[in-house]
Amino acid sequence: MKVSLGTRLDELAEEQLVAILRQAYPTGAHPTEVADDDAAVATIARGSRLVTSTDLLVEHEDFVLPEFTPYDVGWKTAAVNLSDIAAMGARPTGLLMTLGIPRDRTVADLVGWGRGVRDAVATLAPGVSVWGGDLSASRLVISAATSTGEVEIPVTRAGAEPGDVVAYAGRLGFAAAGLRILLGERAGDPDLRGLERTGTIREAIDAQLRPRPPIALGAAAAVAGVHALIDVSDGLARDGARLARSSGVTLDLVSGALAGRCADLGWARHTLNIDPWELVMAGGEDYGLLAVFAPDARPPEGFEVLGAVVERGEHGVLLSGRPTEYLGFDHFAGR
Ligand SMILES: Nc1ncnc2c1ncn2[C@@H]1O[C@H](COP(=O)(O)OP(=O)(O)OP(=O)(O)O)[C@@H](O)[C@H]1O
Ligand SMILES: Cc1ncc(C[n+]2csc(CCOP(=O)(O)O)c2C)c(N)n1
Ligand SMILES: [Mg+2]
Repeated sequence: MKVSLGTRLDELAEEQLVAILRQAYPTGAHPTEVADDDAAVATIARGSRLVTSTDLLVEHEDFVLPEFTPYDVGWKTAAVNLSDIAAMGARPTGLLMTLGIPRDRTVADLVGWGRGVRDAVATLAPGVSVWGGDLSASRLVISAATSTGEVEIPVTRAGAEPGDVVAYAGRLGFAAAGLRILLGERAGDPDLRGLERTGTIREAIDAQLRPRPPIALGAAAAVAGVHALIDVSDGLARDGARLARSSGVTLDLVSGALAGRCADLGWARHTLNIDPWELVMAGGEDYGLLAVFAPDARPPEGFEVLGAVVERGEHGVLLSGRPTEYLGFDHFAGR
């Protein structure tokens, strides 16, 4: 049978679908030694330790169709899984990619998803290979990955000490603003043309569809002697509190250090009827790296100092010495 981009997935055998996907994927510097078998096999550099993580994206819970194209879903699945490896101070090596997709979707959808994975890897973590994965027909689209990496000394969430410096690399609040635009949560019928012209809205939507976690900065922070790391998927307040709890400290963020980021999202107040501070402090899915360095360390370029570590108090995160009401995202609470 002649296969075209319009061929329905239920017209092909699973092996053919995997073969089509393989052509779309990246082939990086860390290939598996055994491909097309029951499991992948890879060698670990002497003195290194294996780091693995997994993250699942489910239609309606983590993305909406058709606002997300198959390409976007593939990109985001690869990006968020690479992000967790970087958050251990590690270098990513491999991805196992899993897709559940309705059987009436086409080869174009499958190829789009694979190319999204390829381009995310090429942009964020060149050298990473796809080691394998799984496919299933599914009524909802589900997209997941398992990521692997290597590190000599893993960086946990638990190493922050009072007197340390809190720094962050990446955007804050953009992906959450983009999600609200994609979900159509606009206040009244605001005139978006001005914002569209400046590219601001596009930037927020792109941040939601195709996040760009600073993958290389994880290992760079490790080299610079970082004390603790976490990637911010559920919002600065929530993930900051997680790091703080693991380390037994409190993070005191300086509101002046965040004010510029809020100003960048000032448009959200009238366009989305949301406080920019809520987006910056609690908006998830920007996948930046929150890092804690010794006071005399030199954070790698790309990190911006946001505050300081203080003795553990009642709250994990303070804003200029004061408790905040910002919560962040929880899957089962829905927000
Ligand atoms: N989405 C995918 N992306 C990349 N490789 C895939 C994907 N789906 C399957 N593969 C690879 O194709 C090969 C065969 O997959 P398959 O799921 O048939 O394995 P299997 O061991 O027979 O699975 P199971 O034990 O679940 O029946 C494996 O090497 C697997 O890693
Ligand atoms: C339809 C839809 N509803 C809600 C959201 C928001 N959302 C989903 S997962 C997540 C945090 C990171 O996930 P995890 O905690 O699994 O790493 C956030 C903020 C979305 N993107 N799409
Ligand atoms: Mg994480």
